Amino acid sequence: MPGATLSRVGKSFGAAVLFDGLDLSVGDGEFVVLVGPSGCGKSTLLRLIAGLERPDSGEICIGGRRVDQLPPGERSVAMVFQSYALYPQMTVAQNIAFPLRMAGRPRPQLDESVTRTCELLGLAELMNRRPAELSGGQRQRVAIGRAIVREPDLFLFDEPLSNLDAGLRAQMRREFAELHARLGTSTIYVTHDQAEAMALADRIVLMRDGRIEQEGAPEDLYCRPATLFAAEFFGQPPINRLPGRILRVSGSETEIAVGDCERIVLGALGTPLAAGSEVTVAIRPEALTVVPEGHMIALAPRRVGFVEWFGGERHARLGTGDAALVWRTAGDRAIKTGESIPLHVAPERLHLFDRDGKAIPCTPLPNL
Ligand SMILES: Nc1ncnc2c1ncn2[C@@H]1O[C@H](COP(=O)(O)OP(=O)(O)OP(=O)(O)O)[C@@H](O)[C@H]1O
Repeated sequence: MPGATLSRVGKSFGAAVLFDGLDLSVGDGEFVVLVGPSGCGKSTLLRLIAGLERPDSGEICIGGRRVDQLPPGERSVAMVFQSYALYPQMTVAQNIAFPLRMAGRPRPQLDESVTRTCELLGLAELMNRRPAELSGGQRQRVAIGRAIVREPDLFLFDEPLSNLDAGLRAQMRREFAELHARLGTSTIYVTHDQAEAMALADRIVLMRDGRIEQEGAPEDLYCRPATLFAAEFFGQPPINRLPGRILRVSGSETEIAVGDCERIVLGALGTPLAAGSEVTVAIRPEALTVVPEGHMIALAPRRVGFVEWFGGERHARLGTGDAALVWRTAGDRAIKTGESIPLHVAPERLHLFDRDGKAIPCTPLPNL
């Protein structure tokens, strides 16, 4: 039985259409992360599922049951907000017990569920404290506790870690992953942090302007972006993009001029493009290498502009203007500002996009 399905959901605010027939499904036990730029509709989608907004059209099912006409309390969903929304006058135990009290659970069963939840989240020692006496991470755990104690069919998390500092975020991210592995509850998790999305998701749904731009396993979106938007959304430092123009298409060979610097030859393109067509050539910073292994495309040497060192890795910016590239390499590799470096890229790690930003499948040359 699927965790949740949205079918042809429509939602407008006044004259502004946000969703126009949106489809989304979450498998049983699946951890789906919704990502996308500010304003693309992530929070509204969660609010529609939770019942805090009504769709104009379409159907929403949770655990196989149609819920879009039901009030929030009857949907078997639990939502955790960025702001935690804890009751300041209540203790940790009372905050976590609150949804069960509202549901009229008998006292012994309620106490047992609260104790079990506090133990699961490492809150057993803090059960009698009030929110003001807790750290940010502990408060977040109480908010999560209040969601899981209800044993819902679906968890909805709206940027739950964005109020935490970087170290705590990383720790809570691991806790989320462990909790999901233990509970196995279907989850939709909203974030605008691409690294958080890639670390947590079984499946990422990348949204743009109320539509799904691309969805799939994190590796699919990172390694096989369907659009330039998806390619640029994931990865830090971001993917390099260079302006290209198709020079020649003959049989199984395609020659492309990249900026003013280089000409590269690839195999046949999956989408036919005429000579003269403009394309974008995109290369992840870690796909660049100095030493060619096997058959690689050689790029024109570029001078190193500046170098940043992060301990385990080094990021160097080479070349200027349209030809600039960021190269991500090992932290122990010495790179001098001003030196000229010839870089290479494997043809299968080079991405091509047409003028509309749609990926153009391309094959390496047949003789490589
Ligand atoms: N109650 C409302 N009335 C009018 N417009 C709204 C309302 N709620 C959301 N919107 C609009 O719908 C669009 C999507 O908003 P939403 O909050 O879902 O985006 P988001 O992707 O969650 O953004 P963020 O990452 O900034 O939280 C925005 O243009 C927003 O202004």
